[in-house]
Formats: sequence, C-alpha cells, structure tokens
Amino acid sequence: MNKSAKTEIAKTKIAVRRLPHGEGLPLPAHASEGAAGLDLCAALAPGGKLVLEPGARDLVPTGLTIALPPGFEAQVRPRSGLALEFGVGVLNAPGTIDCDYRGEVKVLLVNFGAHPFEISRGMRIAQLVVARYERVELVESAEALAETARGEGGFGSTGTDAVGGGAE
Ligand SMILES: O=c1ccn([C@H]2C[C@H](O)[C@@H](COP(=O)(O)OP(=O)(O)OP(=O)(O)O)O2)c(=O)[nH]1
Ligand SMILES: [Mg+2]
Repeated sequence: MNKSAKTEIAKTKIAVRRLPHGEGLPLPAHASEGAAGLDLCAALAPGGKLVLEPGARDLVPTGLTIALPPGFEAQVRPRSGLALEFGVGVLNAPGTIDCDYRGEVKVLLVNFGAHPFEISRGMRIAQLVVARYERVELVESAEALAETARGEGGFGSTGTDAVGGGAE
C-alpha cells in the first residue's frame, strides 16, 4: 500500500511572457508537487549583482509578464528560508499582481538582517501564489449592521493566553 499523501492538484493555465532580460532563466515553478508558490528568480543582468544593505529595499525584476484570468490575483510572498537565514523578506508582502496588469512582475525585497545580502541572476528570491478572489459591491446600509458576539472588540481583545477570551 502506498502511504505517501496525495498532493497532485489540477493546474490552471496562465499565459506568461519573458522579457529580454528574462531569457535563459527558468520559468517560475512549484518546487514540490504540493507547493503553493511558484519560485521567482531575480532577472538581473548576467554577471550583475545587487547588494541589499541592512535596512535597504530594492525592486528586483523577474523578467516576466503574466496575464491572469479575470477573477485571479497573484501574491508575491517571501521565502521563509531567506527570512530565517538572512532577514530578507518582501516589504509589501503579500504583493498583489492584478489580473489587468501587463507590466513586469517585480519583487520589493527588504533586508531586515544585520548583514548586506547579495542577489545574483537566477537566485530564487520570492514566490508567487495565484489565488481566486471575489469582486464585491459595497452596499451602504441605513440600518445597524447584524450583531455578533465579538462586536467591536479587536486588536488583542481576546488576550494572549492559551484559552481564548470569548469561547464559552
Ligand atoms: O509586489 C508587487 C506589487 C505590485 N506589482 C505590480 C502588479 C500590480 O498589479 C501593480 C500595482 O500594485 P499595487 O496595486 O499593489 O500598487 P499601487 O501602489 O496601488 O499602484 P497602482 O496605483 O498602480 O495600483 O504593480 C508588482 O509587480 N509587484
Ligand atoms: Mg493599486
């Protein structure tokens, strides 16, 4: 009997184009069968390096444009390994790629670490998670909103101990 968990998921096809500086780099790919994100590579000039000083941020090109189907967005998310090892993350995480955007997908990296972080061409710097979203229409209500147990409590109102504040 095969005990390994099944993680194969049907794939939505999304059109992508490489920009000239993206030629020769692998297309973003899922690093494992069940990986949610497609790893994004830095499309720096061949031999080019980018050094992020501690506290600095920079917009890193991926060399890619994509056409997301209506109703889909893509989120530019940090890689946990870079965050843990170097303190490097995505400043606006999760970055939002709109389905009507046809510009280059870029990654706003930030160095929260204590040392300069060197980025080279092809380095996998972030990941792209494609997701469906809802379009909504806000309808202004003349009446009070439906009441809930939480009410206006927020921003820590349930405390921090293991047993939550509200549940009875
Ligand atoms: O990490 C990111 C975030 C955004 N974008 C691109 C795609 C997105 O569709 C567009 C606009 O992003 P956003 O709405 O977050 O930025 P804004 O400051 O609101 O700009 P705009 O006024 O152009 O919407 O910029 C990226 O390439 N990477
Ligand atoms: Mg916007």
